[in-house]
Amino acid sequence: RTRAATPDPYAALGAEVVNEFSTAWSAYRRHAWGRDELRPLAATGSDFFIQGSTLGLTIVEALDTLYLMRLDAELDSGVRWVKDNLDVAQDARVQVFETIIRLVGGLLSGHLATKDATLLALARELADRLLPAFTKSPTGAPYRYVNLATGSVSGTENYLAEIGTCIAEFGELSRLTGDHKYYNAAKAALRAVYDRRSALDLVGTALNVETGAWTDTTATLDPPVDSFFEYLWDGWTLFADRDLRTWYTTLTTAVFQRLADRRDGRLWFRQAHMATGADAGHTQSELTAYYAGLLAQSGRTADGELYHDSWTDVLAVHRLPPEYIDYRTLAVVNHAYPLRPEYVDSCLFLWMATGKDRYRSRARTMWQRQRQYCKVANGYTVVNDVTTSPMRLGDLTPGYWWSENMKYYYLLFSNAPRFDYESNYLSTEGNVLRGLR
Ligand SMILES: O=C1NC[C@H](CO)[C@@H](O)[C@@H]1O
Ligand SMILES: [Ca+2]
Repeated sequence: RTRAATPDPYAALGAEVVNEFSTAWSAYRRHAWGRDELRPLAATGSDFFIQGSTLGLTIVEALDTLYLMRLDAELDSGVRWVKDNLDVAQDARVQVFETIIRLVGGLLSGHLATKDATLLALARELADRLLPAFTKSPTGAPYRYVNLATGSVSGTENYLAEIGTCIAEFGELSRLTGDHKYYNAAKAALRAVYDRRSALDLVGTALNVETGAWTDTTATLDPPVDSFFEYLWDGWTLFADRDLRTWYTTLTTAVFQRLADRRDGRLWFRQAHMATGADAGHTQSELTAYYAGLLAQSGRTADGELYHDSWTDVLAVHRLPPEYIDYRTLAVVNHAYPLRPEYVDSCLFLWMATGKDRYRSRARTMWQRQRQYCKVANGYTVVNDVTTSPMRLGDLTPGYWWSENMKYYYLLFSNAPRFDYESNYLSTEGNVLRGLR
């Protein structure tokens, strides 16, 4: 008898991920079709961007995940809804950052998956309606909000993640259209922050985009700064812009000099005053767990692995990663777990960077915890308190769950035929802008 090829222990998990995604998608179709978000317990839909209206968030976020999972009939119905219903010219104010990473990014990855020209046209029209937030700003750092119909802007105080997380989506739009105005606006926003770094090469948390004055001088990796650092590196890898690599390297050197806190054999990142480096806090957000993957991608693999170990220790103490902890004690500071993807985000990128199976087994543990604590009849829901037994549940399937969590689990557990594991790029919202087959 020939020895059966050793079955991939993760293959069954991959099939389970697709099955769970399909079940949730059917619930969305039944109870919230065309709405931004699904409320799985109430079995209804809700609005994310504009109260009383929709921008089809869940459908747009799911497009490239449906493609990777080869759920082609569902993909076609999603594209159909977008082409027939998505109105990006509504007379309403939207948050620029969320619209870029979720909708522009989702439309672009949907276009790259399906080659559908309408999806690209919608991404471009939406970006054109967001641009006034950048072009009307005296510093180039964008206002926080814009009205999609009138171009009126608001939100003079803006946060580093919201100012700096756009070059992947805007740069890809410039590449696809040949119009550099999107890339240039995104780079100017990053430069507006970099040029205001302190003498210690630290940046703060929030800027007045009109005066350029820091309105929050706390240096941190936690939100609302987090993906600012991610997109400096991503802009370099996507578009070979050496300025961005220089800015990333300069600021990251200072992060390791001034914020890195090595204690009890663990690596954490404190808060500090950007001008003096003085201690300003010891919290750590689950969202900062993405940084482990970024460190591995950007040449600091050992530190990335060590930082992922820190978050793995949190999972040994808490059944799900709390939204915020005090990293000196691992005590819970914010009790929620809103189905955040960052721990498994880093599992995927550490696995692709190192090839170490430990990151797939860590993802399996996180998958089992999500299934044990977040699974409900109509799919998956957020947790309001991870410390109670049973855990107190909320009622929401966030848009990022469709674009991130389930995509990352699928890519980790299934040898996805439509994905290039050797050469790829996923945005901070999980949108695949390189590597779709
Ligand atoms: O960068 C992000 N921050 C918040 C969400 C996930 O936690 C998501 O929108 C994205 O990954
Ligand atoms: Ca992210």
